[in-house]
Amino acid sequence: MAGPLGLPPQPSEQEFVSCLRNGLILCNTINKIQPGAVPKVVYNPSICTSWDIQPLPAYQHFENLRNFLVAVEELKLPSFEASDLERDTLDSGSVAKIVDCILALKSNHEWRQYAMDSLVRVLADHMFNSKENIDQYLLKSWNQGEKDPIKLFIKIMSGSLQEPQELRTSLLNIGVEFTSLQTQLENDFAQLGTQIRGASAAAHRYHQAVKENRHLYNMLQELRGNIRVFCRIRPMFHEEAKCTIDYIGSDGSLMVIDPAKPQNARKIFQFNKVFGPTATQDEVYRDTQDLIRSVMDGYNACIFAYGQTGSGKTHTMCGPSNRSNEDMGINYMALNDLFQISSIREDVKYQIRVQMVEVYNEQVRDLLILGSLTGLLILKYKSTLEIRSCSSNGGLSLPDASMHLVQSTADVLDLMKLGEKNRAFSSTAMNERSSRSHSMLTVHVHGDDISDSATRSCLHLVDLAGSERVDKSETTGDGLKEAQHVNKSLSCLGDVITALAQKNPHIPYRNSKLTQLLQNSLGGNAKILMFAHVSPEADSYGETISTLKFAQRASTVELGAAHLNKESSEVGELKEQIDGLKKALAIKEAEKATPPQKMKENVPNLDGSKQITEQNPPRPRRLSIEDPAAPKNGTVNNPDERKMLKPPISGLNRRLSSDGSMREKKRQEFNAAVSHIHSKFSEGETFKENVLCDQVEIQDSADEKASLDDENRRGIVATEAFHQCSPGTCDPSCCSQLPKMESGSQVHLHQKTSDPAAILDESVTAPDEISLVAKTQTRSSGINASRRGYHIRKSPQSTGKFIHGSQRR
Ligand SMILES: Nc1ncnc2c1ncn2[C@@H]1O[C@H](COP(=O)(O)OP(=O)(O)OP(=O)(O)O)[C@@H](O)[C@H]1O
Repeated sequence: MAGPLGLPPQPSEQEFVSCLRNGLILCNTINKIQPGAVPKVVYNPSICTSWDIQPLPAYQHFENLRNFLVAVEELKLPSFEASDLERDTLDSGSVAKIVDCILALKSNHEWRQYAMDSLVRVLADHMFNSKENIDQYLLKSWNQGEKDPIKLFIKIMSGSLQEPQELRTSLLNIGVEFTSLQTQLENDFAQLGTQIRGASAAAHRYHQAVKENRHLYNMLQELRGNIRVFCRIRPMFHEEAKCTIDYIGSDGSLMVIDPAKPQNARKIFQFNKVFGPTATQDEVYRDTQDLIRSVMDGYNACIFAYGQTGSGKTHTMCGPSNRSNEDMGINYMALNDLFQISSIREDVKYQIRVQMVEVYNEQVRDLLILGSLTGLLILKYKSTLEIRSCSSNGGLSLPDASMHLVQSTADVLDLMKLGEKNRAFSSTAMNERSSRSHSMLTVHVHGDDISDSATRSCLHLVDLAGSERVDKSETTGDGLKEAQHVNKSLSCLGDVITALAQKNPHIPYRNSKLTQLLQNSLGGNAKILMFAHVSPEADSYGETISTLKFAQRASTVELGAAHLNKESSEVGELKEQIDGLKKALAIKEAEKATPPQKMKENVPNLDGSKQITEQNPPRPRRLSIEDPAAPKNGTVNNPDERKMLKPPISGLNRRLSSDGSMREKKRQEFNAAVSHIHSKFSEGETFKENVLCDQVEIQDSADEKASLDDENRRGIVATEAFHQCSPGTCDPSCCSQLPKMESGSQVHLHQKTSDPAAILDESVTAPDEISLVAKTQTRSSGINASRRGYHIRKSPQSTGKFIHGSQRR
């Protein structure tokens, strides 16, 4: 390592030590092992040709030796003392130290050599394996047996020295490419931004257009009228039977004839549409469909089927009992459509839930109670549901009826099957499978829109029970009771329709469960579609006319614009809060008002329904002309009240009774009609069931109107209603001028006025309602009855209508 030392081949220890004494060999050696270990080696080149001949001056010895020993210390190798080299006579211990140090230097050198070799080998292997930075030349030399790692490493390193330049060039290229890519990307982003802005503006415009479209669509519906009436005629059961349908016009007109009396004039009715016996379920539904879309837009709708027993109501609403997919009724098809619309409208998330109830014998029952009715379920099924005011209960009139979330038409089918299974049916002479209850399938639709507003609407699908003449249906016992309840509730429905048609301030919704349930819809909050069903057979002529008249009257009802039940989610939450606060307040007030021991009995009715009943006790039916608020002396001071009691007089009527001589004749006719009524009352209950299609039309006479107007001007005329009372409770002087009633009669027509010369002045067009308004003259001198005129047109069926409806009539 240090080159030739000028020592003999077998030097003595003394010779060896003296050769090391000036420190030059030691310093050079350690510098070979660790380059720079002794930064400055002192030597004299001129004299230093041979280690032993020309010794260095002492200070040089000392400095080299000291530097060497410091370097040995740093390398953590065994060391010795400088004095060990100075001694002339070396003892074995000091020589051993020097030798140990030299051997340690040797081993260190060898170890470093070995480590370097290994490192180079590993590097070379790695580079070779990865085939990177090894040019063909290197590979070739390797393959040709140049296995000296150092040489190879040096070659590699020298090769790599050229690489940074190449790398720098490629880096520059990459930088340029990157910049251009960045620019490209920025351009692309800018373009994308423009496109997104354009798309969002288009989406906004689209939503506006959809909104506008829905608005216009619903406006169109309003223009068509929020109550629409369709008539459907069932096919004849027997081809050879005589038919009452004479002509069906495509414009919705229908002409019927009485085959028993072909000489009689044909009757013409006008509806929005008439479906003949060949119309399919699909055709019928197609004209119903637009109503369903309105429900999805947030409007309430009500579709109900009306008609005599066996005329096809259940067929239209549910389909036949052994139905296939094509025969499905409106209920199924409507729900199917609701699902389809909800899947198309991606901007609104809809939730559809259904309830199904029936009104059976004036009790509301849940039809969707699951299969096996056991334990509590039986109790619940049997217990009747309470109808609540809709303002509380989140708009639910039957909060206790089970509510079912439906997500597919299959769910709907299952529920409908269950409902039909639970519904009351039985066989009558008129229909093998006759519904003995009104069924109501209510679909609640809740839509959450992307603009954070929500719609809540409901669709009532009502299959009414059929009106029936118990003599024809041959029902007795329970069946008779069912029929009576059905007839009564239909009569109440008729009253409501009449009151609505006449725009009466009081609509008698509370007279039956059916009308209570339909109150929200009929009260102008919904779009209504009525299907009037007709059996075409000749022996149903009476019922057909009655149904058609009812339907025609319904079509004259002017409902206000249906409300759009849409609100922002905030408004919804606030409403809920208000409901909660109202309930809390009601409880607090009830607690304050009620002594603690009575609290239990008077638990406040949170929905307010009871309070309403108490505040507004059901008013007597209009047959007995009611006005409990009217002053006893028979005068009505409020002109509005007078207007209310006295319906407008038609021009036709005016023309009819211009002749004063007719008045007396009319009075006689009226007396005859009332006597007829009395005799019919005495025949008892059965009669009431047999007079469904009877009618009385008592028409106003224009000349009487003229005379009344005249008297009104003079301020002496007042209007008073008839009222009804039990025999024995009325003042005989009040009714002395009326025809005497037979003993045992349940109902007593009684005029409240003290003036005996009451004149009837009211036209009644309702088949099941009669309003008799008495025009009373209160002149103290009395009145000549002949001055009053009334016109009664009485048909053979007329009298029954007079009493059709409630028992109180
Ligand atoms: N348009 C029609 N096409 C074919 N069959 C019909 C049609 N309408 C009714 N029917 C059939 O007439 C019969 C009586 O119909 P449905 O039971 O629907 O009458 P309904 O008015 O509901 O009677 P109810 O009031 O007694 O329940 C059923 O067998 C029914 O399938």
